Amino acid sequence: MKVLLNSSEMKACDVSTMMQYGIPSAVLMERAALAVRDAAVEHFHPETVLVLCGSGNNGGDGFAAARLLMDQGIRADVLFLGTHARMTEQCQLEEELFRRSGGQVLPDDARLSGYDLIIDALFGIGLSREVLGRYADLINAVNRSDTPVLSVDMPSGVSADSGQVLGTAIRADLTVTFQFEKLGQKLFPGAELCGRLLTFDVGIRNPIPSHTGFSAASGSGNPDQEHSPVYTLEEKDLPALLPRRHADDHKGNCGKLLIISGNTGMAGAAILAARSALRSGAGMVCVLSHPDNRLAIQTAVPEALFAPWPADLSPDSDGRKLLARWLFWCDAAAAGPGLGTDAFSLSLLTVFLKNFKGHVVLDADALNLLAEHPEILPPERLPDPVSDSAPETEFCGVSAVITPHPGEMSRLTHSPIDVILAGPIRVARSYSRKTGLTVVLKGARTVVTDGTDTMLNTLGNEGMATAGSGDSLTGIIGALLAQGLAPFDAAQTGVLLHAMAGDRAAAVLGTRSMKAGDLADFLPEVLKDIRF
Ligand SMILES: NC(=O)C1=CN([C@@H]2O[C@H](COP(=O)(O)OP(=O)(O)OC[C@H]3O[C@@H](n4cnc5c(N)ncnc54)[C@H](OP(=O)(O)O)[C@@H]3O)[C@@H](O)[C@H]2O)[C@@H](O)CC1
Ligand SMILES: Nc1ncnc2c1ncn2[C@@H]1O[C@H](COP(=O)(O)OP(=O)(O)O)[C@@H](O)[C@H]1O
Ligand SMILES: [K+]
Repeated sequence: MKVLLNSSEMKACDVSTMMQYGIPSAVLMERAALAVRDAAVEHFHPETVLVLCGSGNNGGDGFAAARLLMDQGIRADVLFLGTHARMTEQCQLEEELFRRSGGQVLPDDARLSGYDLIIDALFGIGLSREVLGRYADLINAVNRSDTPVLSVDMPSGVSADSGQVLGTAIRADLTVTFQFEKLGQKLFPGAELCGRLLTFDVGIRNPIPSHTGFSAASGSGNPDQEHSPVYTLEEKDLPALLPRRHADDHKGNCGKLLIISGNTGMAGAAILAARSALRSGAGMVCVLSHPDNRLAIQTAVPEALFAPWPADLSPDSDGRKLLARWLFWCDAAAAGPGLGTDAFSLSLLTVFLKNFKGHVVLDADALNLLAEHPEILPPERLPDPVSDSAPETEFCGVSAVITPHPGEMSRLTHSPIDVILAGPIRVARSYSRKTGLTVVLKGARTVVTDGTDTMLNTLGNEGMATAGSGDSLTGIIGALLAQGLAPFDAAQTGVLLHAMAGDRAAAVLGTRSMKAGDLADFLPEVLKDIRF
């Protein structure tokens, strides 16, 4: 895993490097500028460069890079667009050094044409508001020009915290960043606007001693920021995350998963989930589905057991007893894909949530039902402070994983979808804290969080934007829960496995032609060589 910082975490790293280790800001800036110069020369071979500088330290990097390019015989002009009175000390110093080296600062209406490369050093991690007026005009003019663009730290206009465009933003061919990647470089649309991203070591020390506790280092005091930083999921992390398998294992101890899925006409969702669960190592899978689906499911997945869901779930009915037997049988359960949202689906989900004691993953219609009827999720199993008596239900809120896509998350939180897309990490964290659930907020970037620890998946591809991909993920996470992984671990491992299978599928089939069922077929490509 790799850490992804927001702007205040990055600033805390800068400050601690300067304060704790005594490394002057000018040294860090010189190293940053050297990285920019080297990347410019190596990737664009320019003879003439226009550097756009703002008044902050991002502009300081720009002035310094321009000076270093001139030292190599490259013509580097600077277009300064900012307020002299608000220039940082470091930026002023670098402007002075640039001028003393014979550099030319052009008027802010200078032409952009005639250069081999534009270096964008207007705003970096200090972007604090919407880009308007002459700044927006300049950014739009750069985007209209044919000249390649190298952005310093962030494409100007992209928020380092969210990847959102604040007004307008540079579309870069290459972005050079320093020490740690920023969230805004990985979240969309920022990820795309960065172009290629290169990270250089400039000597900034990381004050984060472990996986948790950044807030203590930054001392924000804001409960909304009291969490550890975000980490990426990486392919190399997979072996350590996977459940172990032993030579003397048998099907009964490798995880028994119950999949509650597939209303009439929705057998496909159950099939996709069951096939992915079996490919993820589950010892046994049983699909509890509408009786109409028996033939389809048993033909498509002969390895899975089939249980027709009972029509009558009233207390003491045979149907209730049958459901209770399957709930007793399984180690974990997955519910929701193709479940439907009719009255029967609601009562099935309600009885299931009330009576099941193991770990669950909830997806699709289970989440739509939950959004309409939040009361069906029993409260967390907390000891009663007064009587210390056992709670009424055994269901523990923290033992469930939910896997909403942004539309489902919008229904769950009653927030507009734009709000979810603009701040997926904040939304997922806050919902997780409120409910005690492990949240997997899916998308081109998937967030996995238990409210404290947060992982961002940057793997996978657009070929997975096809109906049924989510059902496959539900099966994978369910299988991992059944094999004994804790909810957060099952969620992060499942998301990683799913994305890696998607990348293997895309490599062979292409992103246009791959379909959800291919994800299960490519799971062995990911898993077969991993030693236990
Ligand atoms: N510290 C270090 O050790 C190192 C830091 N490094 C570099 O420093 C960068 C961070 O520098 P930073 O903190 O000075 O912020 P920065 O990105 O220049 O932006 C602030 C300026 O933008 C302005 N501004 C903001 N929004 C605006 C808007 N919408 N529209 C108009 N203006 C707007 C804002 O104006 P103000 O709010 O003051 O009016 C202020 O002038 C970082 O990304 C990296 O490149 C490297 O050298 C490595 C070592
Ligand atoms: N562009 C993309 N890049 C990476 N992963 C993607 C992309 N689009 C979709 N996915 C993944 O595919 C899955 C789609 O799930 P979902 O939206 O629930 O689909 P469905 O409901 O059709 O099964 C999620 O795991 C999501 O992260
Ligand atoms: K920039």
